[in-house]
Amino acid sequence: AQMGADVVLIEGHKMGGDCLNYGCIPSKALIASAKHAHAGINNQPYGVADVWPAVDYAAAKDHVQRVVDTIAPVDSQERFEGLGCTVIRENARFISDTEVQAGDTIITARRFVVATGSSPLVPPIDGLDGVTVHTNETIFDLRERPDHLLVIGGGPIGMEMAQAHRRLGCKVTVIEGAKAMGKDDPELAAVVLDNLRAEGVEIIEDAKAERVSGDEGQITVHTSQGDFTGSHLLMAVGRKVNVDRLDLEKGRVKYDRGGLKVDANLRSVTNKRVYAAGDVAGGLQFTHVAGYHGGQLVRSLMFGLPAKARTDHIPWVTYTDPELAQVGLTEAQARKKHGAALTVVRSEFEHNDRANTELKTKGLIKVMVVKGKPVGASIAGHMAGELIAMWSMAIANGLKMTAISNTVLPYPTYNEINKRAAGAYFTPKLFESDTVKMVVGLVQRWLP
Ligand SMILES: Cc1cc2nc3c(=O)[nH]c(=O)nc-3n(C[C@H](O)[C@H](O)[C@H](O)COP(=O)(O)OP(=O)(O)OC[C@H]3O[C@@H](n4cnc5c(N)ncnc54)[C@H](O)[C@@H]3O)c2cc1C
Ligand SMILES: NC(=O)c1ccc[n+]([C@@H]2O[C@H](COP(=O)([O-])OP(=O)(O)OC[C@H]3O[C@@H](n4cnc5c(N)ncnc54)[C@H](O)[C@@H]3O)[C@@H](O)[C@H]2O)c1
Repeated sequence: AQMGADVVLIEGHKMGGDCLNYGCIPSKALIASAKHAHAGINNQPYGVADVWPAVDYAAAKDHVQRVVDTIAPVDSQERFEGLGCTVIRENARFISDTEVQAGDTIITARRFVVATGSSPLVPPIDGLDGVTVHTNETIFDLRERPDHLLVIGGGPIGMEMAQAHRRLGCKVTVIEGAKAMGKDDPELAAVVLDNLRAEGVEIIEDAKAERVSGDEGQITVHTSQGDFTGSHLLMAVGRKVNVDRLDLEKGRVKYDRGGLKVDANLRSVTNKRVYAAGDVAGGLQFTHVAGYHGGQLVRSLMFGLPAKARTDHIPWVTYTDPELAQVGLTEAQARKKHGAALTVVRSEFEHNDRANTELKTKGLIKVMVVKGKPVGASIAGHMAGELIAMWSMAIANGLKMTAISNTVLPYPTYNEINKRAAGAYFTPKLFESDTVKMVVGLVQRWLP
């Protein structure tokens, strides 16, 4: 709209979508409350008396709501109308391959962008209909603190909510059908899982939820590893894309359970007027991916430029404490793809001076390097989500390891962990090389 195009934005529910209302923002706000609750109980090593927190769970939820309300104007109808969009608050559905209907309005357009996101997947587990099942759409409204929260699913939603609730004073059991944080490097995931277990989160792996029984306040999840009983149940086993109400067949738009079928330019393979962005585009499901798709679509829709959506430079972070961050290839993926050409360099948080001052020494970075360029980085540790930015920039722009090692960083900062990893790449080349030693010997003979 700001570039002069006629734009109609159709939203059937809350402006701001999942991220603002049921996702990133409420979860990170609750994590912030939990961090404050936890902060005082490990004071002693710093020379300060421990303080056991008096948690007011409902007040923590008030904090969550205030944060959502603070950010909401940025995503509001008024703001988008101010930017020049026509905003219609109705559900949209295709009625032909050139028309969409929203309420009583029929919109004919040259281009359609489907950005309808995803919803919590609630699998048909026996007995679920007999109990209250929370998802990310209801858990942030819950005001009475669960005595014992059962979380089915050990992905990012499950683990973030598990730690937050534990720190807010709940007993928590995570029931994971395979491996918790299974999409990340297992060595780094272990750093996080060890800490969660040390804080008292019970994590049961290889325990698929097969059946649910019981009543309100006394819910049992039956798994191959035994039965687990708690007071509340949170389902966090993945997402399903929002395509049901779109009548995509009428728009001649092909899709499946993963999302719309699009080419590398995010364009529908069956209707060239239709594009997809965000969770419904069938790839990684993160807000920054949705934003990146939006940027790519501006290029192709406004300027007719090819705008392939890359995936090799997309980072993600799980906001547990410590955080777990990834960009590009994991070690296993890089080994499979690059074989002997791969070098993996590592650097531990315990060698970082700032981490020592703050007693945040549990953590590790691994960088996967091919021909002098990083192709992936994995970090588990304090502020991993901030530290991954340097590697995201390097991979997005094809920078070499020298770009990191040449950068002068303020001392003492956590970012020096990144620089130390880059240094580890050059160490054998500089300090363990007979050629370097020979050249230095020759130069020293000639130097005055
Ligand atoms: C608990 C949780 C925590 C998360 N934390 C993070 C995080 O920390 N960082 C991160 O990057 N990602 C996070 N995510 C993922 C992130 O929320 C999503 O990837 C992101 O919201 C996707 O954006 P989107 O625009 O594709 O979809 P959405 O944000 O879901 O927006 C889609 C919109 O389309 C509307 N809609 C759907 N169908 C129709 C229709 N037929 N007509 C009109 N409107 C329709 C919906 O009402 C919705 O408002 C989290 C998700 C959850 C559930
Ligand atoms: N920090 C972040 O960026 C962030 C935070 C939360 C969510 N998200 C986004 O939301 C998406 C969905 O998150 P999620 O955690 O719901 O899904 P997920 O797919 O990442 O993890 C779900 C987990 O549930 C397990 N599972 C499935 N069925 C099961 C069963 N019957 N019993 C026990 N375990 C079972 C799976 O093995 C898997 O480990 C993420 O992939 C991510 O894209 C991002």
